[in-house]
Amino acid sequence: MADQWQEAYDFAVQVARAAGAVIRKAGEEEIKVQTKSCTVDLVTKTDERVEKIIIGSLKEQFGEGTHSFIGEESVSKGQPCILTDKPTWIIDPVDGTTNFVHGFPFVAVSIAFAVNKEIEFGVVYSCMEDKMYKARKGQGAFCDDEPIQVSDVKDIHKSIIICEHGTDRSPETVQKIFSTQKKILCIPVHGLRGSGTAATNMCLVACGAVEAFFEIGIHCWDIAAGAVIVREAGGLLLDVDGGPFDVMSRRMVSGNNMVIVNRIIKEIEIFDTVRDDAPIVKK
Ligand SMILES: O=P(O)(O)O[C@H]1[C@H](O)[C@@H](O)[C@@H](O)[C@@H](O)[C@@H]1O
Ligand SMILES: [Mg+2]
Repeated sequence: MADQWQEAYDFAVQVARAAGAVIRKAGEEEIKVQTKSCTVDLVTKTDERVEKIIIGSLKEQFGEGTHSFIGEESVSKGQPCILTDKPTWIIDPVDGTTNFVHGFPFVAVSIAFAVNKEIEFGVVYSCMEDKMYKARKGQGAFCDDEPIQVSDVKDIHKSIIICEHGTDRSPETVQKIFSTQKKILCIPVHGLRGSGTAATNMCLVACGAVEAFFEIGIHCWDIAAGAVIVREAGGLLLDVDGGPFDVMSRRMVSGNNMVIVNRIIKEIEIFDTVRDDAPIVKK
C-alpha cells in the first residue's frame, strides 16, 4: 500500500525549516513582548505569525477541513485542544519563546502529526543551531539526516538530567520543583541542565547528550514531536508517577532506559496541573 504519510512527513520538514528562517530573521529586529497566563509566560508577534504560516502552508498542501490543528497560539486564543482520531497537526511555532526574546540561542519549531491519537511523526527544528531533528514511527530518529540514538548510560551517578522551571512561580510549586532538583542533584548525578525549550530537551535525550528530561507543566505542543523522536531513538516516555505517557496530561519523563527513568521518578514531587484537553471553564 502506498505510504500515505511520507509526503506529509517530508513537507513538515520543509515547513519547519522555512519557519525557522522567519524566526531567525525576526530575532534580528526589535521584539515586542506580550504575556499570556502570567508575567513570565511570554508571547511575541513572531509566535503568532509563524503559527499562521505553518498552519496556512499545511492547509494549502492538504486542504481545508481534512486535517485538524492544535497550535499553541490558536489554543491560547480559545481554539479547542482536543486530540481526536482525525489526522491532527500539533504545533509549537516557537518553543523557547523566552529564549527567543532574550537572544538565548535555543529556539525550536516543533511540528507533530497524529492519526487515531497515535503520533505518526515529529519534526523539531532547532533554528538557532540549524539542527533538524525528525522521526517517523518505526523508521528511526535523525538529526540532519544522520541516525541518532539515546545514551547507553545505566548508572544514574554518571548521568546528566534536564529539568525546567516552567512558568508557575507560586511558592508552593517552586518549592516542589527545587526540592525535586535538590534530591536529584544530591544522588549525585553529573549535572542538571535545561535548554529552556522542551522540544530541544527531548532531542538532547534522543541524541544521547543527556540521559533524561522531565517536566510538569509543559503542553502537548511542546512534547508531541519530541516524544516520537525519543522513542525512535531507543528511549522511552512515562508519566511522572510511572504510569503510561499521555501527551495531553501536561507532565512526562523522557529517558534513555527504564533504570534511569524509574530512578528519576522516585524523586519527583508531583504538583497538580490542568490537562490540555480539560473542558474550558467559562469565567
Ligand atoms: O517557550 P514555550 O513554548 O512557552 O515553552 C517552554 C516554556 O515556556 C518553558 O517554561 C519550559 O516549560 C519549556 O520546557 C517549554 O518548552
Ligand atoms: Mg512553545
